[in-house]
Amino acid sequence: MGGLREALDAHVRRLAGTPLSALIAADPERAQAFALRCGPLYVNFARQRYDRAALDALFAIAERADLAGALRRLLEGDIVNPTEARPALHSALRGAVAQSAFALAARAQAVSVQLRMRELVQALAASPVTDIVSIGIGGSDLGPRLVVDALAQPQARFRVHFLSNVDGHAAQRVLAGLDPARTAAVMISKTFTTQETLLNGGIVRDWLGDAERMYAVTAYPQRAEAFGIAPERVLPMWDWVGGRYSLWSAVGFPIALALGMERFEALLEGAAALDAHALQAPLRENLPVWHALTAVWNRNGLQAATQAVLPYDERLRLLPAYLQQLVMESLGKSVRIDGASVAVNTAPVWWGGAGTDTQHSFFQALHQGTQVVPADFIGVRQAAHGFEANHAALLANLLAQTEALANGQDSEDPHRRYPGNRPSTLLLLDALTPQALGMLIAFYEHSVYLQAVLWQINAFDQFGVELGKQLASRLLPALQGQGQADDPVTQALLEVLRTGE
Ligand SMILES: O=P(O)(O)OC[C@H]1O[C@H](O)[C@H](O)[C@@H](O)[C@@H]1O
Repeated sequence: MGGLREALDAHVRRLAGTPLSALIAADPERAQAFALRCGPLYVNFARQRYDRAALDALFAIAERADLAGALRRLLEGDIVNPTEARPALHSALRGAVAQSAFALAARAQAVSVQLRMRELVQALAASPVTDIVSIGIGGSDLGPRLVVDALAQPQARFRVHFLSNVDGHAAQRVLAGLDPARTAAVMISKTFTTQETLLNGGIVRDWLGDAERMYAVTAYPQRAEAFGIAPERVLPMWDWVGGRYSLWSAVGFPIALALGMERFEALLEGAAALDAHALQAPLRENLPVWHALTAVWNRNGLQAATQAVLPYDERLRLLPAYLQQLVMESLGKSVRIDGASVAVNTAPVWWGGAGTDTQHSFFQALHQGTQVVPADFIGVRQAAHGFEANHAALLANLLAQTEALANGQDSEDPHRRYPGNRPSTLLLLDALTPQALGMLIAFYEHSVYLQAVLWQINAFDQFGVELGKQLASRLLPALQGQGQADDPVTQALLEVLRTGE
């Protein structure tokens, strides 16, 4: 997308002297005109630092980049991951929004695996098992962990625990207090070669006594069977689904166990509804398109180095960690699909935390720091706890923070002055249901993909995670006293680790 910076700079310069509060005052209809809704998901962009003329430029960029065609190609199963020559058909896991032969074939495979998931959930429900340990990392952990933490209910048939870190303290903490006789484990690994998952799987298999109550989700069933997991307890994955886009597949087995198959399917329905919206909505009414253009405006127009995501709902406290992988592993690239270096900045650092806790930790920097940090605030209109005063306070803080960041406040005392002019988007869910959460996650998946299209990078590979793993496997023998590290600093640190001196 050549000339992205140039296309934005004229508007950034034109608006440089007009604070957000003035933009808002100058356009009374803005709060309505810059808002979109898709079912239970409402998004308001009125506190972003652009005006209608800048938006016209952004949507012209969307037209030139053929974002509508890009979404069609994604959903139809075209090769949108060219460096690995693969489609990215996570949409086929949750519905048949596209009718291409490949998408329909993928959909059929997904449906047949969901039937097997249902059978396994029913079989486990009829067993003495009460606890499930889900063993996986990255895309094989963050999605299920987020959804289970958000939606699991205390009276559920199973308690699901997540084990990801190779640090033995994680396994120790997860297994403490569990009864091997009433526990089953699910090893989730697309490659079934991930060091952390294999090591943790070995700990859990030894702790269980055997692999009789172990299940696996992988694109390489034969590797799971070699680990000792019986074929009838292995659920398949496919290469046409990227790890960080895979919670809708059998990677969601822990979700189905924690929430029940019906609520897992409702999660899929919500995502499928957003897929249909993304495919059919005109660009100007298209939620992920508008969000992606706003991200590009903030990153390449305002040159913001980071982006905060601030869920004002305790049940979404893991959303920032989930989005960190989705965004930074998809968009953390500096080489375009054609092999040339990118001409503009790509992924900002995505970070965040749950409100209102965050107001008592990093909001000082958001209000008075030197960096402008665009923020996605996420609220849920209807609570599920019955503490009305708390919910009113939560929503009041949500609205107050977005207003204070936008408008600031002057003061004679420079230390008490709020510069304001800090942009944010407000996302509201009617209620935190499986459908709404599925829709929200799919919304971010499509926005990330569209940002990649605008930056001409590949959202679906992740070669950058390999070098560290290769070095670690080379250092293992040296840590165990055999051989030396090639790097002199590493060698010195090895000595300290080995001798404690
Ligand atoms: O599912 P696995 O093959 O075990 O991979 C687990 C994770 O490791 C990789 O290094 C990447 O960081 C992730 O994209 C992936 O989800």
